Amino acid sequence: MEEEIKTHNSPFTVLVEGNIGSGKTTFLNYFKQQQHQNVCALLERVEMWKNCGGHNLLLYMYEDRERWGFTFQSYVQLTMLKQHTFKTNSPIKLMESSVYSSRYCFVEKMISDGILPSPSASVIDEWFKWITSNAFCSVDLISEYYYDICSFVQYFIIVYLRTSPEVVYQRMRERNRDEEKSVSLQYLSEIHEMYENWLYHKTAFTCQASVLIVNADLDKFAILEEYQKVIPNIFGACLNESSSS
Ligand SMILES: Nc1ncnc2c1ncn2[C@@H]1O[C@H](COP(=O)(O)OP(=O)(O)OP(=O)(O)O)[C@@H](O)[C@H]1O
Ligand SMILES: Nc1nc(=O)c2ncn([C@H]3C[C@H](O)[C@@H](CO)O3)c2[nH]1
Repeated sequence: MEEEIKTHNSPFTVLVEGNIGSGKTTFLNYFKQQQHQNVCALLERVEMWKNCGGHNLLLYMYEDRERWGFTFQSYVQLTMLKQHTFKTNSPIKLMESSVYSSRYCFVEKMISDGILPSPSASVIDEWFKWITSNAFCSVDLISEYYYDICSFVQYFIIVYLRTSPEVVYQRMRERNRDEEKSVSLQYLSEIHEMYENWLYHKTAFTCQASVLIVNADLDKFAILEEYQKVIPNIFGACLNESSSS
């Protein structure tokens, strides 16, 4: 199986999505601990959002979403694009969040809350559309570290860590991230609805990827069984994809 997987010419991407505190980082670390040598796990670049040229954009955004929303979302989109195009020899790339959840959940929420002015939303959206649909391959973009844009548009599946707002609120409070002190249960509930409409009810935005749903309300021990259930889907999909290419 490993040999077959290794013939994969570009990584099969698995996007791990879920509300704040749903357990995305924990899920990726589980795979790291499992030493899945075929998996390149890329965590959300929160440390970059907390220090962009010395500015804690995550804090700024939570303190004043109207003033810093566009700035923060622009930078999130750049850091996500870097993750999407990060070059790896591993046949499977496991990514925490994506340009999709950023656009479809957080940016969409800012737009519906009327705190992201239309011109700013249009700029974010134009970048998003260019990134996710453009087959543009410029040699300038190809480097030893990043794929060109066209290799970004590839097969992927989404693992949706589905949680209840009350559960993630409790976890977020216990984790006690300084920047999130102002995050309310109401906000988490509203972000939850954005994920639900995108990945569960599928009433918002077309979701081409297949979505694997994990009951991420389960505690740290019970959830391991849920993680085990997902492994064949990830490796299985990767095997099918490589044999068909
Ligand atoms: N299944 C679980 N049961 C109980 N606690 C959990 C579980 N999964 C994660 N946690 C805890 O909840 C908190 C959030 O987990 P984690 O950081 O993995 O979530 P996340 O989705 O990456 O969060 P964020 O999107 O805010 O970065 C952490 O303190 C973690 O230890
Ligand atoms: N506004 C906004 N837009 C995003 O694209 C986005 N992605 C993540 N986050 C917030 C959630 C956690 O607090 C913290 C870590 O996930 O960052 C975001 N906030």
